Formats: sequence, C-alpha cells, structure tokens
Amino acid sequence: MTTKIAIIQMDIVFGNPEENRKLAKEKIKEAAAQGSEVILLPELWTTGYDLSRFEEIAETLEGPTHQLLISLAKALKVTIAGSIAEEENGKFYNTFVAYNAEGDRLFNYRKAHLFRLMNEEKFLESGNQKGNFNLGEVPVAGVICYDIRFPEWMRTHMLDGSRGLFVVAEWPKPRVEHWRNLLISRAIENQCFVIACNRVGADQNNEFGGHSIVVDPWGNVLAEGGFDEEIVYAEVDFTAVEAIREQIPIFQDRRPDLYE
Ligand SMILES: NC(=O)CCC(=O)C(=O)O
Repeated sequence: MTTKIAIIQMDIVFGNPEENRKLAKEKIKEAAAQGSEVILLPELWTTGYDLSRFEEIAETLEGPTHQLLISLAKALKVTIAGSIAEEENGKFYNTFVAYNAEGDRLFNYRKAHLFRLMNEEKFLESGNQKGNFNLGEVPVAGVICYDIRFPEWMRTHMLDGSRGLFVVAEWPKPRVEHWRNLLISRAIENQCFVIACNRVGADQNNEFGGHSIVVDPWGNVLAEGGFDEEIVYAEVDFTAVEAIREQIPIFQDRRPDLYE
C-alpha cells in the first residue's frame, strides 16, 4: 500500500508567524484536496531564521501554530509535519513535530546539530534525543537540515528498522548539490525512503535552493521540486524497503565491533 506525500516547498515571510500560518494553511488545504495523506512543511516555516527575535516569536508546543496544525490535521484527515521555533523555560529550540489525523503529536525532535554558518549556536540550544516515530504502522524518523551531514546520526535513527527519513530544511542555493547528493546518499546507505522539504525565496543573508525531493531506498529520485514555490507530490510504498534490505543485507553485515 502506498502513502501519498505532499511537500510544501514554500517561501517564508521573515519573522512573521501569523502571515506564514495563513500562507501555509492555504497550501495544506490544496495538498489535502489532492488526496495527500502526509504533508511536509519546511524548517522554521513560521519564523524563518529571525533568531534574534525568538523571544518574541517562538512558541511552546501548545502555541498557536500547534493549535492550527492540530485543527487542520483533524479537519482534513491528514498528517502534517514541519519544524517550528520552540520556547521552553526561556530556552529556544528548532523543533520538528508531526500531528496525525486524530490531532495527536507523533513526535517532537529538537535539531541536534546547530549550524554555525547561520548563527544557530548563538541563539538556540541543541537537542539530545533521536527523532524516531511511527507513521501509522511504519517506523520512520525526522531530522533537520544540517543534521543530514552527520551520517552516523542518521544511521543511529535507522538501526531499529526505520523505513523512512523525513527532512526539513532552509538550505541555501549555493550548496543545493550538497543537499541533493547527501539526501540520495542517506537513502542508499540506509536503504530507506528520504522525503525532504526545503524552502525557497530569500532572507537578508541567504537565497534558498528548494529542490525538495523524494528518494527511494535504491537511490532513485521519485519526485523533485525546482527553485520556485510549488507542492511536490509523490507516492511511497514503505514495504519496498524489505526487498532491498534482503537483497543487500547491510544491517546484518555491519561490523560495529570495528567502528563503534
Ligand atoms: N539550516 C541549515 O541547517 C542549513 C545547513 C546547510 O546549509 C549546510 O550546508 O549544511
């Protein structure tokens, strides 16, 4: 059975959660009307990298963006995921969440590797927990942008049989080939589906590269966006992972005694 995925490759209004919520709401409705079951938004899609104003615009996990996602997920009978600026006890995190069609939060993952080139370490705390969760019956994981440069962290997420890796990003255009190649590599080396959403547009410091992508466990690109706003659609059969893991059993053949 396949899962219908929609990736909302959107531009983000810098530091304006209310406006971004309005924009995303329309796109989520459009994706749901196309029969999508899982809808993925970009990294920090309500705020962008307006990090110095997080005191003002970050929210708790019960905040207005979460309430909106819960009500949309329930009304449209879809799962919705993406990363949102989180505040807890005066500290700030870049936190990936997903809500299912019942409005239940499936996971919350705080970005583990902070990206110095975009000053994250000056404003944010890093997370210390894995991003594994279940999409219905399917074990998957969610990570954020720079995290994909750490294959050992991705592998840690895949050791429990996870079949899919969801990635959200604000990845700049000059490194878009890194983005594509890293994601295709993560899919091949972990024999999993990679479903990745990158924003488009620009802020004061960066132009972003889009090219949201869905890659199968053999490394084939099933769908890919361009440099402009669009919704990227794909159908993913998570059961396909099994045959590939039987054909080339890398998880059985690992030699952790040599490298862990
Ligand atoms: N938002 C990010 O983590 C960007 C990561 C990035 O651009 C990279 O090259 O890595």
